Amino acid sequence: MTTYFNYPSKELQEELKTIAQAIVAPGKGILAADESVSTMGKRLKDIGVENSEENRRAYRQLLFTTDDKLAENISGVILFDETLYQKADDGTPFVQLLKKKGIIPGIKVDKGVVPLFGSEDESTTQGLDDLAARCAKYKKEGCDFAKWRCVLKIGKNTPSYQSILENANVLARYASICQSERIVPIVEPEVLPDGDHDLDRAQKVTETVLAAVYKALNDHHVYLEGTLLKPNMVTAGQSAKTKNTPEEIGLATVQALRRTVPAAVPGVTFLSGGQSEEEASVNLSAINKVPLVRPWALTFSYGRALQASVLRAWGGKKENICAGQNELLKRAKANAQACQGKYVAGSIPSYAANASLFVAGHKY
Ligand SMILES: O=P(O)(O)OC[C@H]1O[C@](O)(COP(=O)(O)O)[C@@H](O)[C@@H]1O
Repeated sequence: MTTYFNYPSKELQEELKTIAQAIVAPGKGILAADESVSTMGKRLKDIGVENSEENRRAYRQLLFTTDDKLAENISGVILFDETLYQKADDGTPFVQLLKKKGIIPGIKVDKGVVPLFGSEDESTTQGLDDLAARCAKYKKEGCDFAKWRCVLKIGKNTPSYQSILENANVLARYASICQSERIVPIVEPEVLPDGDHDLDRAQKVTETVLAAVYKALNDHHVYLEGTLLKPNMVTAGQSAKTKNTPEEIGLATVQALRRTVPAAVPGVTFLSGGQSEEEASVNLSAINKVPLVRPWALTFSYGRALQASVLRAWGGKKENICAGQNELLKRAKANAQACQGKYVAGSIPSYAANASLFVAGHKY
């Protein structure tokens, strides 16, 4: 076995590291607005709005024309391919709107999950074939980071060795291709919250998955300082008998990360995974209060937990645009406090703060 390889050039290392560090600057996190057309359709259906290209554009315009103070708490926005090319009413491309605020545009580059033949309903994620060309194009369009999501399920026999190995490897290939095109990869191995397993089982599975992911990233010579991790928080299954406290969730999550994520990684940007807006803020704050050394920034990259109140307050009506934007500002602020361990439960009430956002199977 040869261990020879070339490090990326000093310039490339510097560029990737600078982008990654800017995304996880203190008190900042990511707005995940990269819902695919079908996922967005489900969100719009919930509020009685038709899933047309114009309605998707109108909704994203609401998000991206929110007051400039959004940038105090949101460092980056993940876009979907369609959104990247859309414009505001006055013709300004969305990418420019974000950049003007000082928010870094990012892009979802995976092409969705597909079944792993012979497995117990497990999956891998596709999209590698033309990835280098797409990354080069996205970089030119102004995107500095990307996201790729893999999904792992907890069951009696899962996640299997096959799925752990396959998903770790595809994430590593994705990360390596992104870096070759000057894009910071956000590596997202999501262990789903479906099931009745307890916190210990969720912790052990998360540790096993993350250990495999970092072995694969190492095998593929990925420059860790120029990456970010987007994992699940460690929580018991949605239908578990015992409900854990935020402190227990915080400890299990930080322990899992400390055992598996190298200190060279600048930041961890959690997904919300169907937690309510309030739970996602309270748990993130608890994570940042765990009295153990945490060498990485621990912040958010939430989709549902930043947008549930926005969608409901807006309801597809022009006269409610401002109300929707205010909800976004509130949740962004709550999570900015949470990523510094300073969010006080219930202190920033919002429209749908406690609504469950869990979708069984999260299949999209
Ligand atoms: O299956 P899709 O359409 O890629 O969407 C998955 C969603 O999950 C996320 O990775 C995390 O979102 P949540 O915070 O809602 O769990 C989002 O970035 C993304 O929109």
